[in-house]
Amino acid sequence: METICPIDTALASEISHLLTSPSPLQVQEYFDNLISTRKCHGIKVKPNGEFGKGVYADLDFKKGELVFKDQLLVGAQHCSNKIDCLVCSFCFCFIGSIELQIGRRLYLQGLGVSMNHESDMETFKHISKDCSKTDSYDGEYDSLLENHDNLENCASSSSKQIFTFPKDVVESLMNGELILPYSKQFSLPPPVPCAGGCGEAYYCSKSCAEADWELSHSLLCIGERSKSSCREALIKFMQHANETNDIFLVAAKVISSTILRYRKLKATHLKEDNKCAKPNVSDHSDISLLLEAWKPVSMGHKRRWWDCIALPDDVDSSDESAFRMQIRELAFTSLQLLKAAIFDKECEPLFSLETYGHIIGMFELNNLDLVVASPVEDYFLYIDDLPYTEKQEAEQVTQPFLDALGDDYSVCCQGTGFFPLQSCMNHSCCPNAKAFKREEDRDGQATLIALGPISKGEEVTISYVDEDLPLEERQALLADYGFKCKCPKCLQEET
Ligand SMILES: C[S@@+](CC[C@H](N)C(=O)[O-])C[C@H]1O[C@@H](n2cnc3c(N)ncnc32)[C@H](O)[C@@H]1O
Repeated sequence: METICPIDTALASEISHLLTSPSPLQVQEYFDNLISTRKCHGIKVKPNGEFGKGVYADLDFKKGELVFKDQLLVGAQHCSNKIDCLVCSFCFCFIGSIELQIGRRLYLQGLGVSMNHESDMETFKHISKDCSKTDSYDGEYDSLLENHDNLENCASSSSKQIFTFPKDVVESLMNGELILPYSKQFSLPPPVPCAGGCGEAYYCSKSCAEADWELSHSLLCIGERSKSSCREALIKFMQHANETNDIFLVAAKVISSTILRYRKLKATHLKEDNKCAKPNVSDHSDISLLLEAWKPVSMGHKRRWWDCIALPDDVDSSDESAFRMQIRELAFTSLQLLKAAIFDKECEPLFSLETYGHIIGMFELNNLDLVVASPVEDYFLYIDDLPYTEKQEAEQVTQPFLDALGDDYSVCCQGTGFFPLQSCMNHSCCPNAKAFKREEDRDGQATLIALGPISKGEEVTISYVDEDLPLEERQALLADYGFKCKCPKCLQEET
């Protein structure tokens, strides 16, 4: 039987307000403002006429030119990827040093061996205690490894590799004693730990740390200074997400950032009321403030997660409804865990299953990958490109590390994010733009590049699927987004 979420029934009208699509005028105002504050002067967001809104060129673009860059509204690195790359939890640029990136990964790969063998876990604990005792290891990056309990749940392909590398060498890489040749040319910002004390989030700067704290992390931090109502509940929520689907972590960021925006708006309104000496200072229509706080999320195209998630290949169509019901139950369990950790009565509609399902569905439908290229890959390519003698000399030091990292040495930072402007872009199988990171794009922003000349007034489109696939395959993949493509290429191939 389907689980009933009591908030869905009790607050049906408020929830329906939240989930009603904004009017074309509201959309226009919101995006005009966003585009002007972000100085993305080359584009406009306006109704597409056929299928909601779309992005339009407001200038002429040449082939290869940057059309716009888009900052994340919220985003998160995939849990499994945290073993491979250490990045700023706010802007997602790589942090530390080439040595720390490599050393940390080798260290955690060692932990990965332990993950698969209960008895090895004890060995690891023993080793890790020993590490902090050694003379060579000054413990500078202890906290970067303290969260291994959480990382244990993050089974990545590379973390399962079984290999060993001398412990003291890994330590000296991590504590800065061992400097790799030419690594200074790939310097990275030193990691700034989260001020909440969680040992989970690291940043490239104090300003990124503060921005993340204000945006969502203060409620989702598991450290001593967390603003969540129950840190144990938060840890349970995160463990569940890591074991099931880390999309819940991004959904939690959406809810947390909305609550924090709501509290800020409310504080401003109370201050204004106090100035005017109005008697009913707390009588503001809270739903209107909540709607205001929710506005950035309201702009994203949404459907319920369990309605729009693509049926996996290994699920028979006769089991479709049972599968969708299971997904709904999974979301309900996750929501209950989150509610126990950060519930706010004034923002109750955010904790309805209907809202939670739509938030996750928004990520499903917009399919926006967060990708940042790895400086470790650049580093090894640079070594490979050195003149013969220098290369031979450098490789004596670097080759064992490259071998130990294996084929995955170039793994980039990967995650899921919601990009407000890119999420307005419609699909075409003959797109005129594409999300593409250039050499200089080293953080989590999305970068949209013109694939050919685009004239002012033309719609800017991307392809949601590999446009070189045969028609039937493209159409099948696009059906998961809930539409049938009628672009010129599809129409031509259909006839
Ligand atoms: C990422 S959103 C794009 C922006 C969307 N039009 C809006 O109003 O928010 C993706 C959704 O837009 C619609 N869409 C995008 N491209 C389309 C196309 N070529 N034909 C029909 N619908 C399309 C589909 O509903 C799809 O699920």
